Amino acid sequence: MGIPHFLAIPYPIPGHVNPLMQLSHLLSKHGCKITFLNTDYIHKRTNNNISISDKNNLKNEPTTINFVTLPDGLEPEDDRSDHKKVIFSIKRNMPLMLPKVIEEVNDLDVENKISCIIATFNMGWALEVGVNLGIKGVLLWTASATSLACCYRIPQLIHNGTIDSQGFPTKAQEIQLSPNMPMMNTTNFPWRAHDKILFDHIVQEMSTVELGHWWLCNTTHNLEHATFSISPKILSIGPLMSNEINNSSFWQEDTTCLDWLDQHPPQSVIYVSFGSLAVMDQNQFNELALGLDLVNKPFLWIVRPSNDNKVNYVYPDEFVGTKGKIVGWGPQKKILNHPSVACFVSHCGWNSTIEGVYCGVPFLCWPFSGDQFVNKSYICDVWKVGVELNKDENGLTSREEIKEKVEELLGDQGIQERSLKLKKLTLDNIVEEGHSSKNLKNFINWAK
Ligand SMILES: O=c1ccn([C@@H]2O[C@H](COP(=O)(O)OP(=O)(O)O[C@H]3O[C@H](CO)[C@@H](O)[C@H](O)[C@H]3O)[C@@H](O)[C@H]2O)c(=O)[nH]1
Repeated sequence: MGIPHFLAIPYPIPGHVNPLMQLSHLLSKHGCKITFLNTDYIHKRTNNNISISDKNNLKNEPTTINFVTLPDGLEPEDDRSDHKKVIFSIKRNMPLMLPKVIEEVNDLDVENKISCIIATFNMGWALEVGVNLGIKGVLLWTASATSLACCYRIPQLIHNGTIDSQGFPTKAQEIQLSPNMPMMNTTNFPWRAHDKILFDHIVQEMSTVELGHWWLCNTTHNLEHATFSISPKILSIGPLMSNEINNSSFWQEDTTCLDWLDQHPPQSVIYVSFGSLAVMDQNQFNELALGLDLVNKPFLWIVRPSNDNKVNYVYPDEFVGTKGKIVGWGPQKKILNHPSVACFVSHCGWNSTIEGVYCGVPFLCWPFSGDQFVNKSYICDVWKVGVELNKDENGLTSREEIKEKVEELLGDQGIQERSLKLKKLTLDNIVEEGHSSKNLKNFINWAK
């Protein structure tokens, strides 16, 4: 048996590239060889964002991660926040080019040819290419196992009339996907954007990813224990929280916020971040800014630049902001792990969810789209480590709501205690004999 050589292929957004990069680092530490395939566009973008000190460090570090790239088929000026465009362009172009890349990589190291493909969702075509070349494959699912279970169950949900063929719930109701799983509302299914073309894509992609022998999930047994019975393919390997240099950041990280956090007492700072995709309108932005002013606590707020790096938002005239620090992009895991952070105002993307849980930080949930509503239900109703921010009759989360909920959250001793307990249970998965550690070892042995 040789060393497993993995070809890692993420869909080109941070929510997929980051966890696959972390898994790659972990596999590399276990002696595996990794070839990481980014689109040209993303490779250029993430490479520009490695800080000078990290670049120097990278040179000294022996790494078994080798990078290769392929074009996504779009023009440089095309809008890559249009996911339909990106998904279909990739599906049209990359499958034809992948065999050549594999051949070239294998020619460079004939002793250790690519033995397994790890693709994230939307990149299931890579598993098909692998099957044709006799290379085995797995899916890395980057959202919760419960979201995966929802997608896996689409055919049954259509069959039993819970949703129609376009993914719309036939009525709002509480259902259980399988016995022992928490009740979930049919309006919270992760494909809630209700786009027929994207829904059909999900259905097709779910049948393609059946080619993956395992569906690796960045989750843990304690967080979603009842979900694993949905399919024997689901394997928890999380939380993926490697401390390696972040060589996959889409924006330059502003690390001055860590020094700023150092100057604040323990559990005093409200951390506000909505991941890499969520966009709010200017009215909502104003309410958030003024809400943070109203709260009697310092805040660290990530106001992400748009993809073309032009600032989108205008701060309202009344905004004071002197209690806070605003940065464009920060080292989120280090921020969440900082003792000064008291709570996390989050859009509940899965990576943010698992990072917050790992750090034992209570949540103020502000879901925007997709799987974030399912995640919010787990945070507030299942694990009970957060509260939800509600919207008023105009569809806005008001400044008063923000102030009230921050105070409610920080005054809730039960939530603080449960967050720390959940942290411990979650970390137990990655100790030597922990559930996720064992799963990872078994997976590597399978890949040999
Ligand atoms: O200043 C920041 C802000 C965020 N992050 C990182 O960016 C990632 C954000 O990921 P996530 O919280 O999952 O949010 P999205 O970027 O919105 O992720 C998309 O992909 C996820 C995984 O599939 C889904 O759960 C989300 O709903 C979807 O929007 C996390 O690792 C954060 O640590 C930083 O490094 N610095």
